[in-house]
Amino acid sequence: MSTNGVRPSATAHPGRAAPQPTVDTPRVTGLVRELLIALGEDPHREGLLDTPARVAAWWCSFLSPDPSAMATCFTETHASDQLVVVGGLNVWSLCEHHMLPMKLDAHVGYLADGTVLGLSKFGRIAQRYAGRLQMQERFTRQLADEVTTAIGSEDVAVTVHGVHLCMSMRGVRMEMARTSTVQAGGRFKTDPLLSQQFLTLSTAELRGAA
Ligand SMILES: Nc1nc2c(ncn2[C@@H]2O[C@H](COP(=O)(O)OP(=O)(O)OP(=O)(O)O)[C@@H](O)[C@H]2O)c(=O)[nH]1
Ligand SMILES: [Zn+2]
Repeated sequence: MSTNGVRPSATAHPGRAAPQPTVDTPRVTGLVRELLIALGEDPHREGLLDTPARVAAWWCSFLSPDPSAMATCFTETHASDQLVVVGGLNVWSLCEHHMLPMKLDAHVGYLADGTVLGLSKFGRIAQRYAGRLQMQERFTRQLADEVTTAIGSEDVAVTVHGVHLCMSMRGVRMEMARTSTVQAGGRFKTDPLLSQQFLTLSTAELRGAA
């Protein structure tokens, strides 16, 4: 591939994204200790001694946005009206209703027309929006919005297949329940052939991963 230039996107962190909360690690540690007590546990027993600090450290890493998640774009004159689909973007997020994990498998498609986005950046953007209390629909939209901003074009589509533990390990207890969301913009909304190509490639990628 001939790369004619590199330009970090000036809008790598669009204003639409809610600011990430700062984690008060000592406070979280104390609250987890309190939670253990409220659950009838003894936080001083050997197996639980370091648990509050471990849980707080996990929250800290989960909620900390990756500062290197710059949406680096390249000018690529050979990519003209080319459909690019990046799939297998698997991330763990937390359902904001139950604070239980949801596993999200995202696929992003866009029409490269003179500008391409660094492949790893799709995963980094997905990781950043997954690392917070989320809803699948919002995650899907945020991923699509940020790619749209990064490449400077509305021709972006995102599908996300989600498995929600709040639906399998509790509640309705449906282990096989899967949720799929699609966000389509620009020509993906108006061109049925393009839309179909995107969905076919997303599905092919899914089959390949199986
Ligand atoms: N739309 C949407 N709903 C979600 C998502 N994650 C969890 N939920 C739903 O959020 C809803 C919360 O419903 P509530 O009735 O307030 O909570 P609940 O009594 O625990 O509900 P049940 O899960 O049915 O036991 C549930 O239906 C969940 O399935 C998500 O990403 N998107
Ligand atoms: Zn939930």
